[in-house]
Formats: sequence, structure tokens, C-alpha cells
Amino acid sequence: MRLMVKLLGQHGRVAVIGGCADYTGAPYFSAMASAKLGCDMSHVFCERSAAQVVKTYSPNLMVHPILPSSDSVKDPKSINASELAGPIIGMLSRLHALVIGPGLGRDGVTLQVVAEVIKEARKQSIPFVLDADGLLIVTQDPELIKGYKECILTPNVVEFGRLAKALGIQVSSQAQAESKSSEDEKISKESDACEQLSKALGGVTIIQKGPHDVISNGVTSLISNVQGGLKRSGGQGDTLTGSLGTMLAWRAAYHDKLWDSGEKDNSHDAQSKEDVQVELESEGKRMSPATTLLLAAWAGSSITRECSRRAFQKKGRSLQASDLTEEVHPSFLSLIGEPEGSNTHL
Ligand SMILES: NC(=O)C1=CN([C@@H]2O[C@H](COP(=O)(O)OP(=O)(O)OC[C@H]3O[C@@H](n4cnc5c(N)ncnc54)[C@H](O)[C@@H]3O)[C@@H](O)[C@H]2O)[C@@H](O)CC1
Ligand SMILES: Nc1ncnc2c1ncn2[C@@H]1O[C@H](COP(=O)(O)OP(=O)(O)OP(=O)(O)O)[C@@H](O)[C@H]1O
Ligand SMILES: [Mg+2]
Repeated sequence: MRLMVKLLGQHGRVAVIGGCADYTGAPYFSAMASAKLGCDMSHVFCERSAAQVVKTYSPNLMVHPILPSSDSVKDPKSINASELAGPIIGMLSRLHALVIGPGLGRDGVTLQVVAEVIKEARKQSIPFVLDADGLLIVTQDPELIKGYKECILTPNVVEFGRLAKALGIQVSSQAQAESKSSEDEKISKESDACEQLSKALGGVTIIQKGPHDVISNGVTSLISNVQGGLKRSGGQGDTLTGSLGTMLAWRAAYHDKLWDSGEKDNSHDAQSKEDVQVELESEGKRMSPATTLLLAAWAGSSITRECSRRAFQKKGRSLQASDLTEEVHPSFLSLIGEPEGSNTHL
């Protein structure tokens, strides 16, 4: 996205829904990745007890203690979830993308409220990323997202297995595919598994994280295999979700024609693998939402892996999730870069 004189917020307003008494790091890493990649406004909607803590990590984030839990309601067994979701739902129309799940925890009240937020975000066609405990909500009630094309799921190997089981599909995950003979065969099995799960969920986009990331929308599958680092510290998945949040916000700006991309209009909506391939290979024509969603997923995955590689090069086995945060901008510059002739020092 070209940087130009603009209004505050135009280059992306992203909110992370997550953060509870147990986990304050995950929402911070995710929201900072969004901010460092380049969105204008990075919010965190978290549980009351997490809010002051997350605020002390960074004054750049806007942290709202509006996520209810069993501790903040009178009777956790008798709640009106949609009413409790009101303060979050009230902010949705001002946001371009949501990241749901980092450090959300598994409190029953919280999960019910977030399910209501998911329903409303879908109604308003707001794109979202689901990860960690956000995936648990979908595992329990897949109908919430079935057929919603504006979302990306980012399961790790364990979360992928749980989702597949919930959907009643027999798939061999990356771990199971390990036993297969050739590398090509392994990759093809993994793509099949990811494609089947995506299809079972009505075409949502899935990034199955692992030694390489498999990305699928049920029709088209990509492999993201930019080299990563050798350490898997907790919290690296949060750099991925935050990066995806900003990519989704920029994607919305692209489709809203916020800037003149110089491309010709394209009345054909890419559906098939071949359509997507043609759009990716031809320059000068606007891309369809299916193509840009896959591109956003691929970019988020590649940036995260490059962050991990750079951080590992510097820190070795002492690497922590916060080391990836510092690599988001350099990774963006090395993998994508600014458009030629643009003045980035406004
Ligand atoms: N600093 C923080 O605040 C962090 C908070 N986190 C939060 O912690 C909560 C629980 O997340 P968990 O990821 O522990 O989820 P789960 O409690 O579902 O546990 C998944 C388990 O699978 C294991 N696993 C992951 N990848 C694996 C692989 N390739 N092979 C074998 N085992 C694998 C993990 O080590 C973990 O023990 C979430 O809310 C999450 O966002 C984590 O993201 C880690 C960082
Ligand atoms: N074995 C691996 N080699 C290289 N990169 C990997 C490997 N496993 C995961 N990754 C990358 O690390 C990122 C985070 O994936 P990971 O599987 O660690 O997620 P997670 O278990 O959800 O992490 P978190 O601790 O944040 O919850 C992904 O972008 C993925 O590409
Ligand atoms: Mg995770």
C-alpha cells in the first residue's frame, strides 16, 4: 500500500480480541505486529484484569477492558451474552479487521460473548483471523463461520487435528503425513488435508502452521516455505495473526479503491484455481477478493517466518516472541518493500 498524505486510520484499524488473567503476552505480540507492519490504529479488547498489564507494555496500543468473564458478571450461569458483547459490537463499525483468540483463555462467559461478536462481525462483513482459543469456539460450533469467505483460521498441528475431528473428517495432518515417503507426497497429503478442512467449513481460508505453512481456501492451495528460525518459542503464532490483521485491513482498502493502483477494472470474480493463477500472473488488472485473501495469508505467513529467521540469527536459542516483533518492519522491507519512487519519510 502506497504511503501518502492521508486521514488517521485510513491505513488500517485493527483490533485483537484476547487477553485474560493468564495470558497478557499473546494479545500484545499480535497487536504490536499489526502496528509494526503498518496499520494506523491497533486496539486490544481484553478482560479487565489483563488491561492494565497490557497497557504497561506499550503506550502505542489502545487497550479496552471490555471483554467480560465469569469474574466480571454477577451470575456466570445466567448471562445475556449478546448484551454483554454490546460494548465490543459497538466498536465494530469503526474497524477494518479483527484478530480473535490470542490469549483469550477458556472462560465460559468470555467464549459465549466472543461467539456473539463473531456472529455480528460476520453480519457486518468484517474480516477476521481466528487463532488459539478463538479456534476452540469454532471447534465447538463450526456453524459460526461455515461459508464465511472473509476469515482466516491459523491452527497449529494440534488445533488442526481438533478442528478436523469436530468436522468429522478423516484427514492426515502434517504430523501424520511425516511418515509418508517422498517430500512431494508429504506436501500433497498436507495440502489435501487442509483443502478438505477448508471445504468442510464452506471455503474459509486456513493456514495450517508447521515446518512449512499450508494455505488453502478449499479450491486453491499454496505452500509458504520461506525459511524460518530453528526455535519455536511460545507466542510466534501471534506475530502471524497480527500481521494478517494488517494485511486484511490493507486488502479492504485495496477493494475500496483507497488509492489508485493503476490497474484496470476486472468484472470477472476469480473462483477456480486457474482464475486465481491468471490473476496472480497478470499485471495491470484488479484482483478478486479470493485472490487477495490468499495473497494476504501468504504474505502474513512469509513475514512471520522471515521474522523468525532473522530473530534466530541474532538471538539463537535465547530467542523470545518479542524478538520477532522487532523484525516485522525489516522483514516487510526485505520480502515486499515500498513501491518504487514512494516517499516513506513523510
Ligand atoms: N505469552 C503468551 O501470553 C502466550 C499465550 N499463549 C496463549 O495460550 C493459550 C493456550 O495456547 P496453547 O498453544 O498452549 O494451546 P493448547 O492449550 O490447546 O495446547 C496446544 C498444545 O499443543 C502443543 N503443540 C503446538 N504445536 C505443536 C507441534 N507442532 N507438535 C506437538 N505439539 C505441539 C503446544 O505446545 C501445546 O502444549 C492461548 O490463549 C494462547 O493464545 C500462547 O500463544 C503462547 C504465548
Ligand atoms: N518447524 C517449523 N519450522 C519453521 N517454522 C515453523 C515451524 N513450525 C511453525 N513454524 C512457523 O512459526 C509460526 C508459528 O507457528 P507455531 O506452530 O509455532 O504456532 P503456535 O503453536 O500457535 O504458536 P503460539 O505459541 O504462538 O501459540 C508459523 O508462521 C509457522 O510458519
Ligand atoms: Mg497458538
